[in-house]
Amino acid sequence: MSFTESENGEQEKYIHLGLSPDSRSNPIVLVGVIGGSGLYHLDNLTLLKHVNPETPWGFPSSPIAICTLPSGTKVAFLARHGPGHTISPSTVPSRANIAALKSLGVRAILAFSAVGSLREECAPGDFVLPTQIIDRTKGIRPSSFFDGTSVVAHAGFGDPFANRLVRWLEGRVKKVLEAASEDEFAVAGVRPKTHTDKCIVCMEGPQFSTRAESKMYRQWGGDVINMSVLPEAKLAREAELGYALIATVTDYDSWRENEHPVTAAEVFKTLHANAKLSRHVAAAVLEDLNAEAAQGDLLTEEIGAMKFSIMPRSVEQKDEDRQKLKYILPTYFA
Ligand SMILES: CSC[C@H]1O[C@H](OP(=O)(O)O)[C@H](O)[C@@H]1O
Ligand SMILES: Nc1ncnc2[nH]cnc12
Repeated sequence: MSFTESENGEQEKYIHLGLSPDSRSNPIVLVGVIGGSGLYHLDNLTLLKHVNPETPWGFPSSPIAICTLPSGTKVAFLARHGPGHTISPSTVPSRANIAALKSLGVRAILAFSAVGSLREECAPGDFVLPTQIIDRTKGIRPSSFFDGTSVVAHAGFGDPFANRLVRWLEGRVKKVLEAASEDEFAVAGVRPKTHTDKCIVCMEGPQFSTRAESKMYRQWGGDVINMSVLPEAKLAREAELGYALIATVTDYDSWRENEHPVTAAEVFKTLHANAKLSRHVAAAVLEDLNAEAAQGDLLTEEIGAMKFSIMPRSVEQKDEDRQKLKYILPTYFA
Protein backbone atom coordinates (compact mmCIF):
# COMPACT_ATOMS: atom_id res chain seq x y z
CA MET A 1 0.00 0.00 0.00
CA SER A 2 1.41 3.45 -0.80
CA PHE A 3 0.49 6.76 0.76
CA THR A 4 0.20 10.31 -0.48
CA GLU A 5 2.44 12.93 1.16
CA SER A 6 -0.27 13.95 3.62
CA GLU A 7 -1.11 10.32 4.35
CA ASN A 8 2.59 9.71 5.02
CA GLY A 9 2.51 12.58 7.50
CA GLU A 10 -0.54 11.04 9.18
CA GLN A 11 1.16 7.64 9.25
CA GLU A 12 4.28 9.10 10.87
CA LYS A 13 2.12 10.80 13.47
CA TYR A 14 0.52 7.46 14.32
CA ILE A 15 3.82 5.59 14.49
CA HIS A 16 5.33 8.38 16.60
CA LEU A 17 2.44 7.95 19.04
CA GLY A 18 3.01 4.19 19.11
CA LEU A 19 -0.43 3.57 17.59
CA SER A 20 -1.74 0.70 15.57
CA PRO A 21 -1.82 1.51 11.82
CA ASP A 22 -5.43 0.25 11.89
CA SER A 23 -6.40 3.43 13.69
CA ARG A 24 -5.93 5.24 10.37
CA SER A 25 -9.22 3.82 9.13
CA ASN A 26 -11.08 5.01 12.23
CA PRO A 27 -11.62 8.41 13.79
CA ILE A 28 -8.66 9.17 16.05
CA VAL A 29 -9.74 8.90 19.68
CA LEU A 30 -7.07 9.61 22.28
CA VAL A 31 -9.01 8.99 25.47
CA GLY A 32 -10.93 5.86 26.39
CA VAL A 33 -13.27 5.52 29.36
CA ILE A 34 -14.05 2.13 30.86
CA GLY A 35 -17.24 2.15 32.89
CA GLY A 36 -17.71 -0.37 35.70
CA SER A 37 -20.68 -1.52 37.77
CA GLY A 38 -23.46 1.07 37.53
CA LEU A 39 -21.67 3.17 34.90
CA TYR A 40 -22.93 2.01 31.51
CA HIS A 41 -22.92 5.37 29.73
CA LEU A 42 -21.62 8.93 30.15
CA ASP A 43 -23.54 12.23 30.12
CA ASN A 44 -23.21 15.26 27.96
CA LEU A 45 -21.88 13.36 24.96
CA THR A 46 -23.21 12.95 21.46
CA LEU A 47 -23.02 9.42 20.13
CA LEU A 48 -21.31 9.33 16.74
CA LYS A 49 -21.34 5.59 16.26
CA HIS A 50 -20.61 2.24 17.84
CA VAL A 51 -17.58 0.26 16.70
CA ASN A 52 -16.89 -3.38 17.49
CA PRO A 53 -13.35 -4.22 16.42
CA GLU A 54 -12.44 -7.91 16.27
CA THR A 55 -8.98 -8.02 17.82
CA PRO A 56 -6.56 -10.99 17.79
CA TRP A 57 -7.97 -11.62 21.31
CA GLY A 58 -11.62 -11.52 20.24
CA PHE A 59 -14.33 -8.89 20.65
CA PRO A 60 -14.51 -6.34 23.49
CA SER A 61 -17.09 -6.60 26.31
CA SER A 62 -19.47 -4.40 24.36
CA PRO A 63 -19.43 -2.34 21.19
CA ILE A 64 -17.43 0.80 21.93
CA ALA A 65 -19.36 4.07 21.78
CA ILE A 66 -17.46 6.78 19.92
CA CYS A 67 -18.89 10.03 21.25
CA THR A 68 -18.15 13.72 20.98
CA LEU A 69 -17.82 16.19 23.83
CA PRO A 70 -19.65 19.53 23.38
CA SER A 71 -16.43 20.89 21.74
CA GLY A 72 -16.43 18.11 19.13
CA THR A 73 -13.57 16.17 20.77
CA LYS A 74 -14.01 12.42 20.39
CA VAL A 75 -13.84 9.95 23.26
CA ALA A 76 -14.44 6.20 23.40
CA PHE A 77 -16.64 4.58 26.04
CA LEU A 78 -16.66 0.88 26.87
CA ALA A 79 -18.86 -0.87 29.46
CA ARG A 80 -16.59 -3.42 31.22
CA HIS A 81 -19.36 -5.88 32.04
CA GLY A 82 -21.35 -5.24 28.85
CA PRO A 83 -24.25 -2.77 28.51
CA GLY A 84 -26.62 -5.10 30.41
CA HIS A 85 -23.97 -6.22 32.97
CA THR A 86 -23.87 -9.78 31.65
CA ILE A 87 -20.11 -10.42 32.04
CA SER A 88 -18.72 -11.49 35.43
CA PRO A 89 -15.46 -9.93 36.68
CA SER A 90 -13.52 -13.19 36.06
CA THR A 91 -14.60 -13.40 32.42
CA VAL A 92 -14.25 -9.79 31.26
CA PRO A 93 -12.35 -10.00 27.94
CA SER A 94 -9.72 -7.53 29.12
CA ARG A 95 -7.21 -8.29 26.36
CA ALA A 96 -9.80 -7.56 23.69
CA ASN A 97 -10.95 -4.43 25.57
CA ILE A 98 -7.47 -2.93 25.83
CA ALA A 99 -6.46 -4.00 22.31
CA ALA A 100 -9.68 -2.59 20.84
CA LEU A 101 -9.16 0.78 22.56
CA LYS A 102 -5.56 0.89 21.37
CA SER A 103 -6.67 0.12 17.80
CA LEU A 104 -8.86 3.24 17.88
CA GLY A 105 -5.86 5.42 18.71
CA VAL A 106 -6.44 5.63 22.47
CA ARG A 107 -3.42 6.70 24.57
CA ALA A 108 -5.03 7.23 27.98
CA ILE A 109 -7.64 5.13 29.76
CA LEU A 110 -9.76 6.50 32.56
CA ALA A 111 -11.30 3.47 34.25
CA PHE A 112 -14.08 3.58 36.83
CA SER A 113 -14.75 0.86 39.39
CA ALA A 114 -17.07 0.21 42.32
CA VAL A 115 -14.95 -0.81 45.33
CA GLY A 116 -15.31 -1.92 48.93
CA SER A 117 -13.50 0.06 51.60
CA LEU A 118 -10.96 -1.52 53.96
CA ARG A 119 -10.49 1.73 55.93
CA GLU A 120 -12.86 3.67 58.14
CA GLU A 121 -11.88 6.96 56.48
CA CYS A 122 -12.87 5.80 52.98
CA ALA A 123 -16.65 5.96 53.30
CA PRO A 124 -19.34 4.84 50.84
CA GLY A 125 -19.71 7.60 48.26
CA ASP A 126 -16.03 8.61 48.44
CA PHE A 127 -13.67 8.56 45.44
CA VAL A 128 -10.25 6.91 45.67
CA LEU A 129 -7.34 7.20 43.23
CA PRO A 130 -5.12 4.22 44.01
CA THR A 131 -1.41 4.11 43.21
CA GLN A 132 -0.71 0.49 44.23
CA ILE A 133 -2.32 -2.93 43.68
CA ILE A 134 -2.22 -6.26 45.53
CA ASP A 135 -3.08 -9.15 43.20
CA ARG A 136 -5.47 -11.68 44.72
CA THR A 137 -6.83 -12.99 41.41
CA LYS A 138 -6.40 -16.73 41.04
CA GLY A 139 -4.50 -17.08 37.75
CA ILE A 140 -7.66 -17.93 35.78
CA ARG A 141 -7.76 -14.64 33.83
CA PRO A 142 -5.64 -14.29 30.70
CA SER A 143 -3.37 -11.49 31.84
CA SER A 144 -0.75 -10.95 29.15
CA PHE A 145 -0.88 -10.28 25.43
CA PHE A 146 2.23 -12.46 25.14
CA ASP A 147 0.59 -15.59 26.65
CA GLY A 148 0.67 -18.48 24.21
CA THR A 149 3.05 -16.75 21.81
CA SER A 150 6.74 -17.30 21.06
CA VAL A 151 7.49 -13.80 22.32
CA VAL A 152 8.52 -13.39 25.96
CA ALA A 153 8.12 -10.01 27.61
CA HIS A 154 8.33 -8.78 31.20
CA ALA A 155 6.57 -5.46 31.62
CA GLY A 156 7.60 -3.27 34.55
CA PHE A 157 4.69 -3.00 36.97
CA GLY A 158 6.23 -1.56 40.15
CA ASP A 159 4.09 1.53 39.67
CA PRO A 160 0.96 -0.10 38.25
CA PHE A 161 -0.87 3.12 37.38
CA ALA A 162 0.29 6.00 35.19
CA ASN A 163 1.49 8.13 38.09
CA ARG A 164 1.62 11.40 36.21
CA LEU A 165 -1.91 10.88 35.00
CA VAL A 166 -3.04 9.97 38.54
CA ARG A 167 -1.43 13.13 39.97
CA TRP A 168 -3.02 15.19 37.21
CA LEU A 169 -6.44 13.70 38.01
CA GLU A 170 -6.20 14.08 41.80
CA GLY A 171 -6.62 17.85 41.95
CA ARG A 172 -9.33 17.84 39.35
CA VAL A 173 -11.40 15.11 40.98
CA LYS A 174 -11.07 16.87 44.35
CA LYS A 175 -12.28 20.10 42.84
CA VAL A 176 -15.32 18.48 41.22
CA LEU A 177 -16.29 16.75 44.46
CA GLU A 178 -15.85 19.93 46.46
CA ALA A 179 -17.96 21.89 43.98
CA ALA A 180 -20.69 19.25 43.71
CA SER A 181 -23.80 20.39 45.50
CA GLU A 182 -24.15 18.75 48.90
CA ASP A 183 -27.76 17.69 48.47
CA GLU A 184 -27.28 16.27 45.03
CA PHE A 185 -24.35 13.97 45.77
CA ALA A 186 -24.35 13.32 49.51
CA VAL A 187 -24.44 9.65 50.49
CA ALA A 188 -26.13 9.02 53.87
CA GLY A 189 -26.03 12.78 54.43
CA VAL A 190 -22.24 12.98 54.05
CA ARG A 191 -20.46 14.82 51.29
CA PRO A 192 -18.09 12.58 49.25
CA LYS A 193 -14.33 13.02 49.76
CA THR A 194 -11.34 12.20 47.54
CA HIS A 195 -8.52 9.92 48.77
CA THR A 196 -5.14 9.55 47.12
CA ASP A 197 -2.08 7.28 47.39
CA LYS A 198 -4.13 4.24 48.32
CA CYS A 199 -3.61 0.54 47.65
CA ILE A 200 -6.31 -1.53 45.94
CA VAL A 201 -6.66 -5.29 46.43
CA CYS A 202 -8.01 -7.10 43.37
CA MET A 203 -9.72 -10.35 44.36
CA GLU A 204 -11.13 -13.08 42.13
CA GLY A 205 -14.78 -13.16 43.15
CA PRO A 206 -17.55 -13.43 42.23
CA GLN A 207 -18.26 -14.08 45.95
CA PHE A 208 -17.22 -11.31 48.34
CA SER A 209 -14.41 -11.85 50.89
CA THR A 210 -14.75 -13.62 54.21
CA ARG A 211 -14.30 -11.56 57.38
CA ALA A 212 -10.89 -13.21 57.89
CA GLU A 213 -9.73 -12.29 54.36
CA SER A 214 -11.02 -8.76 54.71
CA LYS A 215 -9.04 -8.29 57.95
CA MET A 216 -5.95 -9.84 56.37
CA TYR A 217 -6.07 -7.39 53.45
CA ARG A 218 -6.09 -4.53 55.97
CA GLN A 219 -2.97 -5.97 57.61
CA TRP A 220 -1.33 -6.25 54.20
CA GLY A 221 -1.89 -2.53 53.61
CA GLY A 222 -4.94 -2.72 51.35
CA ASP A 223 -7.23 0.32 51.46
CA VAL A 224 -9.96 -0.63 48.98
CA ILE A 225 -10.96 -3.83 47.18
CA ASN A 226 -12.49 -4.74 43.84
CA MET A 227 -12.58 -7.59 41.31
CA SER A 228 -11.71 -5.68 38.14
CA VAL A 229 -8.51 -3.65 38.14
CA LEU A 230 -6.52 -6.72 37.09
CA PRO A 231 -5.58 -7.74 34.51
CA GLU A 232 -6.86 -4.47 32.98
CA ALA A 233 -4.00 -2.37 34.41
CA LYS A 234 -1.34 -4.96 33.42
CA LEU A 235 -2.63 -5.13 29.86
CA ALA A 236 -2.75 -1.35 29.55
CA ARG A 237 0.93 -1.30 30.57
CA GLU A 238 1.81 -3.97 27.98
CA ALA A 239 -0.01 -1.93 25.33
CA GLU A 240 1.89 1.20 26.47
CA LEU A 241 -1.30 3.03 27.44
CA GLY A 242 -1.65 5.44 30.33
CA TYR A 243 -4.12 3.92 32.79
CA ALA A 244 -5.69 5.46 35.89
CA LEU A 245 -8.51 4.14 38.06
CA ILE A 246 -11.19 6.19 39.74
CA ALA A 247 -12.48 3.87 42.45
CA THR A 248 -15.86 4.75 43.92
CA VAL A 249 -16.65 3.31 47.34
CA THR A 250 -19.91 1.40 47.76
CA ASP A 251 -19.44 -0.47 51.08
CA TYR A 252 -17.16 -1.39 53.99
CA ASP A 253 -16.48 -4.96 52.82
CA SER A 254 -16.46 -7.48 55.70
CA TRP A 255 -13.87 -6.40 58.27
CA ARG A 256 -15.92 -4.29 60.69
CA GLU A 257 -16.71 -5.97 63.99
CA ASN A 258 -20.40 -5.92 64.94
CA GLU A 259 -21.41 -4.88 61.40
CA HIS A 260 -22.89 -7.14 58.77
CA PRO A 261 -20.51 -8.18 55.98
CA VAL A 262 -20.99 -6.65 52.51
CA THR A 263 -23.91 -7.81 50.38
CA ALA A 264 -24.73 -7.04 46.75
CA ALA A 265 -27.88 -5.23 47.94
CA GLU A 266 -25.72 -2.84 49.97
CA VAL A 267 -23.47 -2.19 46.96
CA PHE A 268 -26.48 -1.43 44.75
CA LYS A 269 -27.68 1.22 47.22
CA THR A 270 -24.68 3.43 46.53
CA LEU A 271 -24.00 2.51 42.89
CA HIS A 272 -26.49 4.97 41.43
CA ALA A 273 -25.20 8.02 43.34
CA ASN A 274 -21.58 7.05 42.60
CA ALA A 275 -22.30 6.62 38.90
CA LYS A 276 -23.97 10.03 38.76
CA LEU A 277 -20.95 11.69 40.35
CA SER A 278 -18.57 9.67 38.12
CA ARG A 279 -20.33 11.13 35.07
CA HIS A 280 -19.87 14.56 36.55
CA VAL A 281 -16.14 13.92 37.05
CA ALA A 282 -15.76 12.53 33.52
CA ALA A 283 -17.51 15.56 32.04
CA ALA A 284 -15.11 17.84 33.95
CA VAL A 285 -11.84 16.16 32.95
CA LEU A 286 -12.23 14.62 29.49
CA GLU A 287 -11.62 17.75 27.42
CA ASP A 288 -8.37 18.63 29.21
CA LEU A 289 -7.27 15.02 29.27
CA ASN A 290 -7.72 14.81 25.52
CA ALA A 291 -5.59 17.94 25.08
CA GLU A 292 -2.88 16.41 27.28
CA ALA A 293 -3.02 13.15 25.35
CA ALA A 294 -2.68 15.07 22.07
CA GLN A 295 0.35 17.19 22.90
CA GLY A 296 1.19 17.28 26.60
CA ASP A 297 3.92 15.44 28.50
CA LEU A 298 1.42 13.69 30.73
CA LEU A 299 1.61 10.32 28.99
CA THR A 300 5.18 10.25 27.77
CA GLU A 301 6.23 7.73 30.47
CA GLU A 302 4.03 5.02 28.89
CA ILE A 303 5.34 5.39 25.34
CA GLY A 304 8.40 3.16 25.05
CA ALA A 305 7.65 1.36 28.35
CA MET A 306 7.90 -2.03 26.61
CA LYS A 307 11.04 -1.26 24.61
CA PHE A 308 13.36 -3.13 26.96
CA SER A 309 10.76 -5.60 28.22
CA ILE A 310 10.69 -7.84 25.18
CA MET A 311 13.32 -10.60 25.18
CA PRO A 312 15.69 -10.02 22.32
CA ARG A 313 15.99 -13.30 20.31
CA SER A 314 13.55 -12.03 17.69
CA VAL A 315 14.87 -14.46 15.05
CA GLU A 316 13.13 -17.25 16.93
CA GLN A 317 9.83 -15.39 17.26
CA LYS A 318 7.13 -16.83 15.04
CA ASP A 319 5.92 -14.50 12.31
CA GLU A 320 2.27 -15.18 13.16
CA ASP A 321 2.93 -14.11 16.77
CA ARG A 322 4.70 -10.93 15.65
CA GLN A 323 1.72 -10.17 13.40
CA LYS A 324 -0.65 -10.64 16.34
CA LEU A 325 1.40 -8.44 18.68
CA LYS A 326 1.72 -5.76 16.02
CA TYR A 327 -1.93 -4.99 16.75
CA ILE A 328 -0.99 -3.53 20.15
CA LEU A 329 2.68 -2.66 19.66
CA PRO A 330 3.20 -1.65 16.02
CA THR A 331 6.49 0.08 16.85
CA TYR A 332 8.20 -3.19 17.88
CA PHE A 333 6.44 -5.68 15.64
CA ALA A 334 6.29 -3.78 12.35
C1 LIG B 1 -21.31 -5.15 41.91
S1 LIG B 1 -20.30 -5.61 43.25
C2 LIG B 1 -18.81 -6.35 42.64
C3 LIG B 1 -18.31 -5.86 41.31
O1 LIG B 1 -18.29 -4.43 41.33
C4 LIG B 1 -17.06 -4.00 40.86
O2 LIG B 1 -17.17 -3.94 39.44
P1 LIG B 1 -16.42 -2.80 38.59
O3 LIG B 1 -15.00 -2.81 39.04
O4 LIG B 1 -16.56 -3.19 37.17
O5 LIG B 1 -17.12 -1.52 38.92
C5 LIG B 1 -16.11 -5.08 41.35
O6 LIG B 1 -14.84 -5.05 40.74
C6 LIG B 1 -16.88 -6.31 41.10
O7 LIG B 1 -16.71 -6.75 39.79
N1 LIG C 1 -16.53 -5.31 48.98
C1 LIG C 1 -16.20 -5.50 47.71
N2 LIG C 1 -15.34 -6.50 47.36
C2 LIG C 1 -14.99 -6.66 46.07
N3 LIG C 1 -15.45 -5.92 45.05
C3 LIG C 1 -16.31 -4.94 45.36
N4 LIG C 1 -16.93 -4.04 44.58
C4 LIG C 1 -17.69 -3.27 45.37
N5 LIG C 1 -17.58 -3.64 46.66
C5 LIG C 1 -16.72 -4.69 46.68
